Amino acid sequence: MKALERDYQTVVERKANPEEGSYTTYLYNKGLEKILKKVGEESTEVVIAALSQSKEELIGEICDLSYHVLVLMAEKGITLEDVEAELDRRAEKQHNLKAERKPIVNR
Ligand SMILES: N=c1c2ncn([C@@H]3O[C@H](COP(=O)(O)OP(=O)(O)OP(=O)(O)O)[C@@H](O)[C@H]3O)c2ncn1[C@@H]1O[C@H](COP(=O)(O)O)[C@@H](O)[C@H]1O
Repeated sequence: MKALERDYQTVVERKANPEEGSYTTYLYNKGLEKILKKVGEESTEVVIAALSQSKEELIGEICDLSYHVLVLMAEKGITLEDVEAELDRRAEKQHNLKAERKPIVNR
C-alpha cells in the first residue's frame, strides 16, 4: 500500500533527522515504553470503534494504530520488506498445506 510506504519513509526520516514540533520526534524522544503504550491504547480504540462506532470512525482508529505500529517498526529497525517477507512465507505455507489436503468426498 503506497500510503503505508510513504508514512514509513516519513517516520524513518524523522528518526534520522528529528524535527521540532513533530509528533513522531516526540514519540522517539519519549522512548520505547511510550510508543508501546500508544500502540496498546490505539489497539483498544480500534476494538471500541469496531463494537460501537461508525465505519468512518473505525477507519480513523485503524489509521492511528497503523501509524503507531510504523513508528514501533522504525524504532526496532523492522522494515516493511521484513513484514512483507513474513506474510509471503505464510501465504506460501498455507498454499502448500492446501495442496496437500485431501478433498472431502460427499457421501
Ligand atoms: N499518521 C500520522 C498520525 N496518526 C496519528 N498521529 C498523531 O497521534 C497522536 C495521537 O493522538 P492522541 O490524542 O492519542 O495523543 P495525544 O494526546 O496527542 O498525545 P500523547 O497521548 O501521545 O501524549 C495525535 O497527536 C496525532 O496527530 C499521527 N501523527 C503523524 N502521522 C503521520 O506522520 C507524518 C509525520 O508527522 P510528524 O512527525 O508530526 O511531522 C505525518 O505526515 C502523518 O503522515
